[in-house]
Amino acid sequence: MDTILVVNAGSSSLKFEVFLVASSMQRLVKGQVEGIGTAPHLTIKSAGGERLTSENYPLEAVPDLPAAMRLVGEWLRERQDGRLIAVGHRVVHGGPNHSRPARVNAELLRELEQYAPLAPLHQPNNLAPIRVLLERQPQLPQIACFDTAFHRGHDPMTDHYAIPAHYFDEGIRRYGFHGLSYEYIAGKLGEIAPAISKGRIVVAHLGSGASMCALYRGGSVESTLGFTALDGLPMGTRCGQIDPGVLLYLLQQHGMTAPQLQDLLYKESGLKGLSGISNDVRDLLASDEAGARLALDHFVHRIGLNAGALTAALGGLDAFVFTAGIGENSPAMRARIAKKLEWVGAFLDQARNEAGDLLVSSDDSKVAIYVVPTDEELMIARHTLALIAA
Ligand SMILES: Nc1ncnc2c1ncn2[C@@H]1O[C@H](COP(=O)(O)OP(=O)(O)O)[C@@H](O)[C@H]1O
Ligand SMILES: CC(=O)OP(=O)(O)O
Ligand SMILES: [Mg+2]
Repeated sequence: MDTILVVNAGSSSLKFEVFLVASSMQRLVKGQVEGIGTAPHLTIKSAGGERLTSENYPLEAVPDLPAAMRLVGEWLRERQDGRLIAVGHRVVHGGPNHSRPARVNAELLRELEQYAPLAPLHQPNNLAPIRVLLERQPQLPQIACFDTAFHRGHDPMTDHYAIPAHYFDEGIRRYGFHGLSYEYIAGKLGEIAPAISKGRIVVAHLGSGASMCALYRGGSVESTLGFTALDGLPMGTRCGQIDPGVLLYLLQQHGMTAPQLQDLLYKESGLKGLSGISNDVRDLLASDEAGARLALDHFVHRIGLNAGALTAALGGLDAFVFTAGIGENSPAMRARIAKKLEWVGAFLDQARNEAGDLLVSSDDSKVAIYVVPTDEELMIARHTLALIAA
């Protein structure tokens, strides 16, 4: 029985899943280490949702991601049957050269380390478990699956910033992220609605990181994220699109340092900064404070603006898709966002939306609206198997 381990290492958590390689990919367990460096907690569930482990650890036992990776490794060796044939990792930034997943060796790891400043919240954490495994089990194939890869087919013109062109050659360009999610959705739409899936689609990936992608014929042609995962929509704690003049002002007039600015833009902005309450949409929906209202109104407004821009990039719209934490779970947010799409002929059916159906648009809507749960981990498992089989 061959298995594949999928690792998605975030800022304070390490999520992992084990897949059985059979005629189709079958999920066996799903777990995470949360509170790394603060209050470590390991939970593991079976594919059916049965809790296999839920354990607290002293801070010293799991101070960082490499320690979390070792903890997961120990549990899997003791409790998980099967022969691990490969590990697939989500790596947020693949830079300009990777349009598909790649097997990691020391050289690739060095290349990917260069992109850490372009994704300071993600890249160092994505790479830490890879480094640990490369040292301990160099013969075990590790596949890096990039969040940027799916967007590499863009017309290069669209990925320029309007600064002297030599900066583009240096790598200062719009990369786009959440590509594993968009690739999964594009494939899923091919099953759900084959005809529509070849058309003009905007996908809204609304989680703690949030972005939107314009799909045409199943490929990405535009997206809202750019050089880093700060651009586009406001997010849980990230600012989204901002006039660069604001940054110059803060540097020059407030005497901010680069690390202070980085902290402000990545950790103190977005819904958290606007509301002064929380980065979690659930908290904001439950609050009647003015800050909560401002944050949600602004979030919905910016999604509407960006939906318009992406619709323009596509020359029209055949379908709109909600996905990720907010998009999959909040009928209230879907309803508010869908209001901003009525001008293009997209109308929600209230009952379908409340029920969280797959198709949530009304029968007379010109644009189909779907809720499609994303599955970045399954996408990574598929890529990993494909690459080691090749
Ligand atoms: N029922 C819900 N209603 C509104 N928002 C929700 C709900 N469930 C989850 N969320 C939002 O989803 C976000 C997490 O989304 P997720 O896709 O899991 O993000 P990530 O993988 O980037 O951590 C949370 O910050 C929360 O705001
Ligand atoms: C790229 C990105 O924003 O990822 P996440 O949503 O996981 O933070
Ligand atoms: Mg995510």
